[in-house]
Amino acid sequence: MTTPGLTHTPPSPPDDLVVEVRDLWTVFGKGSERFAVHQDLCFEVRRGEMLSLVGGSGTGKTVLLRQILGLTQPARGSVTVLGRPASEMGREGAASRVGMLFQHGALFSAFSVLDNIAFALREQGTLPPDVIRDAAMVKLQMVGLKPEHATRMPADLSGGMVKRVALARALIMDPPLLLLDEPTAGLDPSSADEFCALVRELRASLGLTLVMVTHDLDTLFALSTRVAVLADKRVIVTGTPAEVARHPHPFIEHFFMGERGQRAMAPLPPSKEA
Ligand SMILES: Nc1ncnc2c1ncn2[C@@H]1O[C@H](COP(=O)(O)OP(=O)(O)OP(=O)(O)O)[C@@H](O)[C@H]1O
Repeated sequence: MTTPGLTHTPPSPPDDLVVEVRDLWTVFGKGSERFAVHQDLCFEVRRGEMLSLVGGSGTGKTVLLRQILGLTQPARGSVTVLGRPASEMGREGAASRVGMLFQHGALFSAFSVLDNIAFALREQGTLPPDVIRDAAMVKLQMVGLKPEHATRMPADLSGGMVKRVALARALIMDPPLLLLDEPTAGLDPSSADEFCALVRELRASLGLTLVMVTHDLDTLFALSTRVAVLADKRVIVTGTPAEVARHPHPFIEHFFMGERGQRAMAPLPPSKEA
């Protein structure tokens, strides 16, 4: 019931929440060597968002992706993915809920392109080989590769093709959430632009939610609907790239206000929603 004269913003439905990180502590080391990477860190990601995590070296961005994948356990606090604790997903469950594009692709060098893409489906062991092959071929073409690339080995691929194969592999189980760790690292500017365009297309056609770690400002502006900044062991601010850039903090000033930041922000309107 609403009070006449008052306008209420309806709360987002709970299933809108894809990732919820609450009061997270991540601690490594033992005894006197113990150190906390995250302390009381909070953030959330809603369906359809493209959230970029930025922060200085060693602030725990990659560890945060591993927390969302359920590969690193919280010392305290919680990481919930699609309503369930990330640590309870298990390997198979994780692949069908969360796809991960690792830095540099991380393809299996002894496997062909098609076998790399099909890996998680084969591991699952429930589908016949021809169905797995067809599913992998669909993903191969979805990322802009041709059927004749299926038999190539990773060593024979360009950097851009490695990223595309890694993306197809991450999407083989049709996860609603995709994690990208430095997706354009090592690519030349034109390959990086093409890869960002592909990610945007796939996000629109598959309805993906994205969480990305990047140091690259062009990638950040091309792909983010929201940015979360990690500093001082927690998320210090979230918002559109333009909003975050105005937050007073030495890391942010260095990151956004340098020459590269100014160049990347120049053509943008004040905020950039999807
Ligand atoms: N398994 C581990 N055991 C011990 N320390 C770890 C482990 N994984 C990560 N760390 C430490 O946690 C900190 C954060 O690492 P992480 O790789 O997440 O940083 P990052 O923000 O991604 O940095 P970069 O931008 O340089 O890649 C680092 O000090 C790292 O050495």
